Amino acid sequence: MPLKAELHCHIEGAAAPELVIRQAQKYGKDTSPYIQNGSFVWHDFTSFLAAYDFSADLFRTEEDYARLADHYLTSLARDGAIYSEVFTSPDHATKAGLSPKAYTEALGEGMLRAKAKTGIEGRMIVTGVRHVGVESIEQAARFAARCGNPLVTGFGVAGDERMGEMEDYVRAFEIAREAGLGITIHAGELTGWETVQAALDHIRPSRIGHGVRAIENPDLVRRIADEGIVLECCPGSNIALKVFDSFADHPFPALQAAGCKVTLNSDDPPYFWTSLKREYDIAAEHFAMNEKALAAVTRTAIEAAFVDRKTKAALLARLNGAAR
Ligand SMILES: Nc1ncnc2[nH]cnc12
Ligand SMILES: [Zn+2]
Repeated sequence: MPLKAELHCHIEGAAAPELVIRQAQKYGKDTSPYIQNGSFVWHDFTSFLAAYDFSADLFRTEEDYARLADHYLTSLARDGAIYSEVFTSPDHATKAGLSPKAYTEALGEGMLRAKAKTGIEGRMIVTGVRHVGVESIEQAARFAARCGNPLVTGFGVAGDERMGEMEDYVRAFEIAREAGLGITIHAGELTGWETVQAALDHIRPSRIGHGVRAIENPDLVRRIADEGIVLECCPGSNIALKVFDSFADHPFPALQAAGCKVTLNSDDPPYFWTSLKREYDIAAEHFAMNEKALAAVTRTAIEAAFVDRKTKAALLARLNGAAR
């Protein structure tokens, strides 16, 4: 089994339906509009977000979040992952009644529990949500910059790309950059190559969440390759959300062939009927990647990780040891 690393997974979106049902029982909520036959139900990005927000609202206490992070990272480690970055969302926590600080510390506690059991190293990327608004995104950046949790190493923006403009988020990202946080932003998933270009022009991230629709503009693909921008690709998510019709139409191989740095990620695994392991399996089956090529993807992810140099070196040593 190839060693794996994940850079792009929304922690609220990693809650399995069984876990969400358990939380719903705890808080007396009916899951039937959003979970049927043990599977999340949605039919487009808007209804996906509705199911996502409903489920996120069922994680309300520190122990709920600690268990969620522990559960997810432990399952990742069992699938061969040695490193995990998760997107966290202070907006969702606040809505569920928990302060951003308590929420972040609880997730960190869950990550440390998973590490103690499995050795998996975890970090958090605090995210603002586009459809909540610019002010909340700046608030998330200010929180990320001053929270002082050593596991918070990045800042990002997710949510509905069809709302807002990249220019709107410049201030938030400047706050995060000044605090020394790694920078990533969702672009080129629901909207075309133009948002990827705008992200590079205005936000100057080292990584782009998705970014796959850059394929629509060869000059932009060349720029991504030349500037060494890392793409957090999530093929299973893209097919589930019908960004592309099939894996045969997915641009992962073309982007890689053009010299772009690509990684494999699960995004919101149970919503898209995937897992990090399945993403590696998809790459093997549909993108003709052998074990060596998959190990190279893991290496790209670790090299692009928002983690201190010493930890990065230890992770790379583990990967090199496994390759021998
Ligand atoms: N795939 C996705 N795109 C944008 N925002 C998200 N938030 C959770 N999942 C997301
Ligand atoms: Zn995402």
